[in-house]
This record gives sequence, C-alpha cells and structure tokens, in this order.
Amino acid sequence: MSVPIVRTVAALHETVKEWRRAGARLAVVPTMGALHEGHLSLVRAALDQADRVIVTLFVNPKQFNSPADLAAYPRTEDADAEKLAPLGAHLLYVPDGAEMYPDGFSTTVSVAGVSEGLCGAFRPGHFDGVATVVAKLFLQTGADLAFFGEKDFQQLHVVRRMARDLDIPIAVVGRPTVRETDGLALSSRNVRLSPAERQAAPGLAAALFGAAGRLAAGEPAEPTLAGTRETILGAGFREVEYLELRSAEDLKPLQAADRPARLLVAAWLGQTRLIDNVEVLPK
Ligand SMILES: Nc1ncnc2c1ncn2[C@@H]1O[C@H](COP(=O)(O)OP(=O)(O)OP(=O)(O)O)[C@@H](O)[C@H]1O
Ligand SMILES: CC(C)(CO)[C@@H](O)C(=O)[O-]
Ligand code: BAL
Repeated sequence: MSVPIVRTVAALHETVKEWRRAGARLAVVPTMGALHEGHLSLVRAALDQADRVIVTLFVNPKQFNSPADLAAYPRTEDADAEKLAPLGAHLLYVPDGAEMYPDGFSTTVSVAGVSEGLCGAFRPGHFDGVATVVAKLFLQTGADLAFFGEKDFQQLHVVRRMARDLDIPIAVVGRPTVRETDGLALSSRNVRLSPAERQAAPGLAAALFGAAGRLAAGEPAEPTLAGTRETILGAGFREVEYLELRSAEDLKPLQAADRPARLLVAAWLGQTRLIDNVEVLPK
C-alpha cells in the first residue's frame, strides 16, 4: 500500500470534499519532511483521533532566516512516503513554492507576544513564516484537528494563538517529544552532526533534565540556569543562545518554578543549532 500524494490545493479540496460528504473527522500533521519517529508519533496520534489523516510536506522558505539553512534542509519525499504508507496515513499533501505562494502573494500572519523572545529573538521573521504557512495549511485542509510536537514548544504556542485569534475551527493537539535512547530529541537536523558531535549532543537534554529537577525542588532560576549554561558548554556546545524558565501555560518568563513551567534551550553544536525543552513540575 502506498500513500496517495496530491500537489495542488484543487486536488486537496476534491479529496477533502469527498471525505466531508461521508462525515469523516479530519486531522492534519504539518511537516517539512525528512520524517523520523517524532513525526510518525504525531501521525499515529492523529490516526487514533480522526477518520482521515493528511500529512503535509512543505519546506517553507518563509520561515528560514538563513539561506544556508534552507539549502541544507534534507529533502527525502520518496522515503517519507514509504514511512507513511504502513501507518495508514490517508493523504500526503506536497505543494510546491508556486502553489503555496503564487505570484503576488502578499499576506503575512504575525502573532505578537508569544512569537517574541526565545527562538523568535534569534530567528527574526521565523514565526511569521510559520504562522503564515500553518494558517494556510489549516484553511486549505479544513481539518478538525492538528498535531504538533512539543519539541517545538514555542511554535505550538504560536500556532494555538493564531488559530484562536483567527477563529479557525481546529483543535491544536500538542504531543510529547520523542527522544533517542540517550535522551537526544529527534530532529531532522540531527543528521548534520558529525560522529563526535552526535556523541556530545545528549549532554543538552541531560543538562535540562538535571536543572528541571532542581527547579522543581524549589531552587531559584537565576543561579540554576547559570550553572546549567556552564554544564552545556562543558558538554561540548560552543554557544547557548538562550536557556529560560517560562510558564507552561502562556510562555511568560518565571523567576522560580512556582507553577507548571517549561525550561527551554537553543544551543549550537559546531554548525548545528539544536533546540529542546522539558517540563518543570513544582513539587
Ligand atoms: N522529536 C520530536 N518529537 C515529537 N515531535 C517532533 C519531534 N521533532 C519534530 N517534531 C514535530 O514534527 C512536526 C514537524 O517538524 P519538522 O518537520 O520541522 O521536524 P524537525 O525534526 O523538528 O525538523 P527540525 O528539527 O530540522 O526543525 C512539528 O510539529 C515538530 O514539533
Ligand atoms: C509546522 C511547520 C511544518 C510549518 O512549516 C514547521 O515549522 C515544522 O515542521 O515544525
Ligand atoms: N521544526 C521547526 C521548523 C524549523 O526549524 O524551521
């Protein structure tokens, strides 16, 4: 069994119309391809909760603030389709740039507040690109449910806020980060790590989990985060872009984990930028 592929909005609408006529509940799983177990966990969760699941594959140029990062992004459509077929995903939607952004395209969706700080501070324009393309994917598919990974925790909040603000009738479901057995969060960009970097990479998650335990036990944020930065650098990372404790509910900064919180990090290992985050639950 293979997964049917559509490449145009018109063809997508035709299939969706048929499914709607049959009363199906639809889910969408937006991706940029190079699928791994993290993506597949979203597809499985979507299949559990919906009758029809659309996976989208679009490497969205508007969210890349570095041309080199866009050029290096892995593109593996055939292998992606092969991974989806045995799961039973119902449709793979693969628009090209001209389909998504035809000549004259002029609209940007910008979500204030939650897009600012963290990755938003270091990737200018990134979340405008994400919010714009995800709004289009929500409207193009007309799905009832959408599945996103908590690995991109700020993105999950941006997308939720955008759907709420624009009255798009879709439930945004966040799913836990899938990790390698050594703790490294699965990411399409992990393939860029050299063997030595791959060995050092789990140091990021280890430092986060250690800090989360201390913060949950009541340690104040500032000294704990300063020590954790040193631990990450000591593990071989060359730069910590940010390491911040934020409210899990609205992503506002916190001085201590006195309510459900999230510890979020972005750090460079050689030429690769890794992000991760963990839950901090006060005891
Ligand atoms: N390890 C993971 N666990 C759960 N969900 C994940 C994981 N990695 C990515 N996702 C989710 O998959 C969806 C598509 O993400 P994307 O295609 O950008 O993959 P990615 O691995 O995050 O790529 P990159 O790390 O290069 O940005 C997003 O909702 C993202 O949060
Ligand atoms: C949500 C998304 C598919 C939008 O391009 C992308 O940001 C991603 O893969 O996380
Ligand atoms: N996983 C979020 C997509 C990006 O890094 O551009």
